[in-house]
Amino acid sequence: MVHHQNKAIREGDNPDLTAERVTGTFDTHSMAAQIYNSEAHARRRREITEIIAKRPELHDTKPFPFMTREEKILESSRKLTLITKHMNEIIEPNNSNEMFHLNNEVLGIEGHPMALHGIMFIPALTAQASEEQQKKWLTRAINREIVGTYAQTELGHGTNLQNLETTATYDVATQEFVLHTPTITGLKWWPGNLGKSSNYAVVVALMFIKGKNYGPHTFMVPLRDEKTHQPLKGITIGDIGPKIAYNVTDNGFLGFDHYRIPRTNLLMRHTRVEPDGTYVKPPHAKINYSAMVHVRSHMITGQAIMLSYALTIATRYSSVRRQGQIDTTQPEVKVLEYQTQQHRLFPYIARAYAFVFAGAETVKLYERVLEEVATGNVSLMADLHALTSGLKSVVSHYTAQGIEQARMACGGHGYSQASYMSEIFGVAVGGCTYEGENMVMLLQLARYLVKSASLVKTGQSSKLGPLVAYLGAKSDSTSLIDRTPTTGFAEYVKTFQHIARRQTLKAADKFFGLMEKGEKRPIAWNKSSVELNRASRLHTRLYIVEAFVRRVEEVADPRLKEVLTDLLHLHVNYELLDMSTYALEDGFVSSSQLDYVRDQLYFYLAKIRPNAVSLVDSWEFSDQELRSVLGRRDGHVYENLFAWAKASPLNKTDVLPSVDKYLKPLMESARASKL
Ligand SMILES: CCCCC/C=C\C/C=C\C/C=C\C/C=C\C/C=C\CCC(=O)SCCNC(=O)CCNC(=O)[C@H](O)C(C)(C)COP(=O)(O)OP(=O)(O)OC[C@H]1O[C@@H](n2cnc3c(N)ncnc32)[C@H](O)[C@@H]1OP(=O)(O)O
Ligand SMILES: Cc1cc2nc3c(=O)[nH]c(=O)nc-3n(C[C@H](O)[C@H](O)[C@H](O)COP(=O)(O)OP(=O)(O)OC[C@H]3O[C@@H](n4cnc5c(N)ncnc54)[C@H](O)[C@@H]3O)c2cc1C
Repeated sequence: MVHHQNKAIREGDNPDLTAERVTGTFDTHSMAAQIYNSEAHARRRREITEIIAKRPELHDTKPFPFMTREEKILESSRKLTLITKHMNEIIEPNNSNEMFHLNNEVLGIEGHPMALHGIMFIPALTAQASEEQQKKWLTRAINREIVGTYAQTELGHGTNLQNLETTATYDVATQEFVLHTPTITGLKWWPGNLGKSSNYAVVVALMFIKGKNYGPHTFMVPLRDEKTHQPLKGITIGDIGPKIAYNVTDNGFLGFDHYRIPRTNLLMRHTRVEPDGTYVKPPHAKINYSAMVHVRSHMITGQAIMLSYALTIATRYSSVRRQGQIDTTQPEVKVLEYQTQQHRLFPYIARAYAFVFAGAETVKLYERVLEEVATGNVSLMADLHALTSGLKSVVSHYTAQGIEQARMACGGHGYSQASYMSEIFGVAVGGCTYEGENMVMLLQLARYLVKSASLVKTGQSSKLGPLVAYLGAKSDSTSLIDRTPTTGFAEYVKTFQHIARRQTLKAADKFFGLMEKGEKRPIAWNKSSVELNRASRLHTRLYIVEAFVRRVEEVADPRLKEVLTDLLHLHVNYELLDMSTYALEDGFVSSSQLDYVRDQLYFYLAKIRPNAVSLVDSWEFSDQELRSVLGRRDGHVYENLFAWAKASPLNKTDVLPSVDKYLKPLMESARASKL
């Protein structure tokens, strides 16, 4: 077999797809090491995929779209039990990256009965439980002796945590907290795996001691009997019903009726309540929000992966789908030849790379903050909160848009569940809502930006943190894009900085101006909030560009560097065109400069074309993980679409009961009445 740079090539594949892979200019294993941020992790992903491929018991018994919700939950529980049993043969113990990949391969993205256990319950106990509490609960949780979730959101409140209605009232006499749900709107609503799977939850409730409200605090709460799994007395619990997607996860409701837990079930790593009710406050008021910050930090990578699922499916399919001619004397072309198709897909391929590079930086910062907080240093918490709030919002928004573009790029077959696009979209778009609704989280970043703007305006730019230092710098009078003989990324970065700085200072001016005119602070804030959120988006998009630049600068392999540089060119030109209103409105960029940017964009679409399939192959998703007939690695789409349709439950019989019962009599009576 010939050695190819693209490691996805196999004999017998659809020749149209192989032809794409042969034109790739770089080694896809090496690119995977960039994507997964380490050669070792990329290799381990492949090894795990190979192990799973050899174990049919870990494969889907039939395509997910053909299963009912109940069947999916049963099937997922079966596989979850198997991977728990064989975990140590497949992944390194307690390696969360490997576990994430194992779950995606075997269980898929629709969730599973222990999704929240890993994503939030264990992280909450790790960060917020005292050592003594960890000895009691964390080891059991890691061993999966108990199943837990994170129950914060209520029917009436998800965003505004200060107004949660669930109360935890301290009873000094018995040294217990009494959990209570006073109203319907105070029912916990949405927590994943609360409905049917979990027997414990980290519950967020307003803590009252001697009549004083101490705000939201986290408690370890038993929900179901460990042996019978029946709800404990005083607990009302169940599933909230089907959702747009993510239906293997049993999101649930939960009510408490004067339900008592020991004082020592308050998570006490940073906060304490003494037996006499004395409250010991934490070193940072929001320290108990750490499980949310954990997910926000990791979901950037999670979103990039889901975007890349859709792009892998659409790009491979566009290489085997032939429709129409560009030159009428030639045969029908692959739809990937159309510039419109390239323009639909390639900028999102670039964004997916940009997001995964930004995601790696975010996780690194998160891990640093976690270590520092453990030693009592909370100085970086605000920076991490601002960064993750912006990134989760911007990345989930563009991820959903990109998946929808990828679906439409697959024409009619993209609308079939055989493509798996609707599930990928449904799961990914949830990221715009969970872990903080996007507008709300952008406003959190805006608070940080406004404080930074105020430093600039009061001549204290030297106090700006590294993420916002550019706000204090002076702009050139106009952008130097296309005004220097060797326009490079520096000119683009300066232009993005100018745009983000101008919008931030302008939005802050509006806010401060309204207050100077006598508006109360929250009213002035609300009246400026659209402009403030624009600033947050521009700031975050600048950060993403900079993270991409930083990564490309680090890459040593010249072939990888070249293609990543092409992608970065595509990214900066596409982004600038997309936000050109901001660039044009103060004349920083002229229309002739934008023409240059447009030409560059078209140039890089064409330059990337031969590497398009290799760029998506580099994410190294197996067919099992993608679960898409259109996205198959071998490109044999049509025969498998036919096989998929034949396997549809509706095709088990030629005549459905609905026809026997209704359609036949209807037609018969119509015929009879005609006689
Ligand atoms: C390899 C490992 C793999 C791990 C896998 C991880 C992810 C996988 C990726 C993909 C997964 C795919 C699918 C997943 C599917 C399902 C989803 C799973 C989980 C979802 C779970 C949830 O949704 S849990 C509920 C989340 N809820 C929220 O996010 C609520 C949003 N609201 C808030 O956060 C807050 O209410 C608020 C921040 C809006 C306001 O808080 P409040 O207490 O009212 O604040 P104020 O009193 O107004 O003070 C604001 C003040 O506080 C600062 N601040 C706020 N938060 C923080 C923080 N976390 N850290 C530091 N500082 C914070 C804020 O900046 C303000 O400061 P200033 O006053 O100085 O401006
Ligand atoms: C798939 C999924 C999984 C979830 N898993 C969990 C879980 O495991 N545990 C858990 O506790 N929760 C979970 N949630 C709940 C989720 O975290 C909340 O739904 C989310 O935080 C949004 O809160 P909300 O529903 O109250 O929205 P709302 O706050 O009611 O939002 C409605 C609208 O009001 C706007 N709005 C609200 N407040 C403001 C404001 N201050 N300024 C400007 N606009 C505002 C929003 O932007 C939005 O447009 C999950 C949700 C989903 C969809």
